[in-house]
Amino acid sequence: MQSSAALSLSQSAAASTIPKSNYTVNHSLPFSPSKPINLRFCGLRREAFSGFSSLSRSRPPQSKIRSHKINSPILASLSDNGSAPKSFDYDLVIIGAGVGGHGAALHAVEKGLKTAIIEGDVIGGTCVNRGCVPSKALLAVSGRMRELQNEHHMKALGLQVAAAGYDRQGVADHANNLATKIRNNLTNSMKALGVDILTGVGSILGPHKVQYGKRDGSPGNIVTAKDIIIATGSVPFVPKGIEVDGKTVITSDHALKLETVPDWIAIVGSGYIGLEFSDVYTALGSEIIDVIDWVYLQVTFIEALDQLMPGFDPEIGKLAQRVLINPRKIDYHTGVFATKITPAKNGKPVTIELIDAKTKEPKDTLEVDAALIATGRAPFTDGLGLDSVHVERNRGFVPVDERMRVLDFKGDPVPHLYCIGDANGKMMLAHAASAQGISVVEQITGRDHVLNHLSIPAACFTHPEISMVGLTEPQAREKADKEGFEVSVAKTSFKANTKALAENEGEGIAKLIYRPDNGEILGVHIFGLHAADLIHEASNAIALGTRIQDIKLAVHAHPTLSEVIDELFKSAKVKANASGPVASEPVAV
Ligand SMILES: Cc1cc2nc3c(=O)[nH]c(=O)nc-3n(C[C@H](O)[C@H](O)[C@H](O)COP(=O)(O)OP(=O)(O)OC[C@H]3O[C@@H](n4cnc5c(N)ncnc54)[C@H](O)[C@@H]3O)c2cc1C
Ligand SMILES: NC(=O)c1ccc[n+]([C@@H]2O[C@H](COP(=O)([O-])OP(=O)(O)OC[C@H]3O[C@@H](n4cnc5c(N)ncnc54)[C@H](O)[C@@H]3O)[C@@H](O)[C@H]2O)c1
Repeated sequence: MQSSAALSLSQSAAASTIPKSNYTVNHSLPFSPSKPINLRFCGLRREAFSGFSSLSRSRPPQSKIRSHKINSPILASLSDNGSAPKSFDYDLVIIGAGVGGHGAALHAVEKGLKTAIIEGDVIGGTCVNRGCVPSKALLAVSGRMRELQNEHHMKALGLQVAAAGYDRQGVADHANNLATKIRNNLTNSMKALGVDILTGVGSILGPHKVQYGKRDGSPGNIVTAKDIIIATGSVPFVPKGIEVDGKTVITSDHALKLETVPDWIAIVGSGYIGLEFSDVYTALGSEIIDVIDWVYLQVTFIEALDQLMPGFDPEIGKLAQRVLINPRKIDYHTGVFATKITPAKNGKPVTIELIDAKTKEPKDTLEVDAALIATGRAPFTDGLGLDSVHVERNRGFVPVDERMRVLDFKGDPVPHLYCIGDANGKMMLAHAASAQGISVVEQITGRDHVLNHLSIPAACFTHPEISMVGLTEPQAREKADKEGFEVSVAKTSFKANTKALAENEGEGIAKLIYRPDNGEILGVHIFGLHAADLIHEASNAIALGTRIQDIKLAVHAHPTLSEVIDELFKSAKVKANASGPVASEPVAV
């Protein structure tokens, strides 16, 4: 079930919004769970896991693993007949040390659990090494470049700046150094708290048993644990027909290294990654102007759905298009699939064949300098040994219930086995992965906990930023029709906010979707300066079940951007007699 804008963005490309027929046969991961990952489409994963040869080819069949004679002393705690051991090496073993695994590990030691984490590559996973962290470093630079290059803006502030420039390698180093720093922080935090970091590729041998070692099938070490969390994350999803060479046809894994800033790049997919990289490329891109004053394009979006940014609230999406797309050197093709993309070779440019998303008729062929494939992410779950616990994956995602308990092929929870983060596909965001991990630890230490995914915020770090929590307006209206309640919408503008105007950044709105009968907050969407920071008042309110009639009495410092949200809650028209608990309980997804 897609429960929020963030969720619909996260799984949309790889799972639900794109007709499956476009992704059959060649790309094995998302829709043919039993087949191995096609490494050609996995960008840096091949390099990242060098040392373990290939991802699934080398995973031995379960029967082979079981027949290994393993001499590890750790085996003393395994019972001879293959059934669950009576005592365990650890209370908790986590497979995958990304942000999800890290969040779970830290919370587990806080709760007094003896904890180990198994990592097959580098600590920090996607977010730290190939995702949130380096991308935000690039966006920090693009934001400053954009501001410094905006003469009108500078003049309005009374500032004079000589031509702004940048050193590409310096920017790339900033991103890489930040990733290294955060990775070290994560590693040190786990070591300091006594989490055992076990190096190797983990797989499940059966209830309570995990093997870790090389991917080449040689016998690994076995550890036992009372509870096991799978937190193996995701890799870039590349539709079939698209050939990634890592130089001219790239995924985010490559783009984050900023080895080049192409003059003209096609970005396939206008979700989070596409949008954030369009911000980077248009701020760092060339300023070529030819003799007839024709400004060259820097970015061409290719989007399968009918509008750009299909995962956002439509009204916010329209405003974002007016500010983030139209005035920049960006054009776009919507309602088309990129079916074949061929890297540049022998002086020929990258070619992109487009077909109409509905009729499947050929539509156009583009020739560009480079193409970034930003069509979603695929779960990284091959070779995990899930068959040993009778689990069938769903397009590669590990099926879980609302408590992140892994479900077997009959739909029943597998005792003591959980899956968090991108690998379960509920909400492909770093903080969601971590929150799910904490939720699991709460449960295994005796406190039942269901995470309300509708309270998890999401943000796109463009300039200005976009943020959201809860339902979009169409989602809220659909729910209201089904459940029979009224929906109201309130809006405030950044144009009326003193702090935003002082910064000369008055472009933006905040939108509240709510129930006028009881004051329940259904969704909040913000487009404007520091939207990513502003969303938390709303997400905390949803998480705690706070109603508008209560939160509107809260006091905000003046002058701050937070007053945009204060105004938003104050402008909502909740019925005078609204009282009592929020009528509809938070929905866990
Ligand atoms: C370009 C980009 C930008 C992003 N920006 C943001 C952002 O700004 N905010 C945000 O919230 N999210 C962002 N995301 C999404 C975020 O990175 C992911 O949601 C998050 O990393 C998921 O965390 P995870 O712990 O589930 O998986 P991962 O971070 O992918 O970690 C999984 C780990 O498991 C390891 N592993 C896999 N299989 C095995 C195995 N069998 N044995 C041992 N180890 C294994 C992997 O090596 C990896 O280290 C971004 C993603 C990308 C690609
Ligand atoms: N700031 C953040 O929080 C942040 C930043 C980057 C990435 N992420 C996470 O990473 C994940 C992946 O991001 P993403 O942008 O790749 O995915 P996405 O799901 O956000 O967007 C993918 C887009 O590609 C389109 N698409 C798919 N196949 C296509 C094709 N063949 N031709 C044309 N268009 C096609 C889809 O319609 C969709 O709009 C997301 O789930 C997101 O949660 C988060």
